Amino acid sequence: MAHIVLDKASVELAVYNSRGRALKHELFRRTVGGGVEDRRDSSVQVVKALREVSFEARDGDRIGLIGGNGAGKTTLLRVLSRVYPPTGGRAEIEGRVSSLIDLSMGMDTDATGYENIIMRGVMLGLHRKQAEAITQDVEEFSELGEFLDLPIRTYSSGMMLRLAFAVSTAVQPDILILDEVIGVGDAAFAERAELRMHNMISNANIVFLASHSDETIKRFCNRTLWMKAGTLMADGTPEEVLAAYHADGHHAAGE
Ligand SMILES: Nc1ncnc2c1ncn2[C@@H]1O[C@H](COP(=O)(O)OP(=O)(O)OP(=O)(O)O)[C@@H](O)[C@H]1O
Repeated sequence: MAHIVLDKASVELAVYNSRGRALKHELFRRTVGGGVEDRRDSSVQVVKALREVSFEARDGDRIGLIGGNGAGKTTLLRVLSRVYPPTGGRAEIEGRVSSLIDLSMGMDTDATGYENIIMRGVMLGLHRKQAEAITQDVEEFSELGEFLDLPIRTYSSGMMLRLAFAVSTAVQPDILILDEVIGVGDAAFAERAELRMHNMISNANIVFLASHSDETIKRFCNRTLWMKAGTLMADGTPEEVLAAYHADGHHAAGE
């Protein structure tokens, strides 16, 4: 069973010494959706990336997250992944969470592929023995062969992604967090990756998927949240929320 309650959850991020040029600052303030607060008395700015977001999620929810650039989607996914604790309000998350955003987070470039499998497995909440048990699956799925004995700094970016994806998807989570559909490597690997992801989506109790594509949201989700400037604007079926989002002047990707 999985259960999530966000009660007026807010996230404020401090940005230091970023007010270099007034014009640049003004430009960014106007173009991005996040609320950048100007504190003239110091070199610290505070970005209100999430503003009092409240909702509840239960088993069976397949939740699409929509919103423009800088709306707070990734920040919300990081709260749900327990990467960011809310700076205000409350976030209660029950269940094993796997996040496919920040895929290579926690990877050590000086450690070998095998060592990284164990470390990442432990980060995903496994005991060491359980982490060792996923090694064979990762070996088979990543097809990295003897490269797994080498430090991962010697890998190409495609090889890194194969390893990170194989490890992150080796454990079935209760709550699965995805950011767009990730392009992973060459066509043959991408096909296997998609199949593995679909299985994970079907077996997870709760899924969150941030996407700029209406088609993806309609295909995978039975509920949609719309974020704008850190605020939750709407929570409902994909059809109603996408309609409200487009009525607000946003165009579907590709239009
Ligand atoms: N590490 C950080 N430090 C400071 N500000 C940040 C950080 N991460 C995000 N922000 C700010 O928080 C706000 C929300 O960003 P977020 O990445 O959550 O948006 P998003 O909806 O995922 O956007 P996109 O669709 O472009 O990925 C933005 O104003 C962004 O500039």
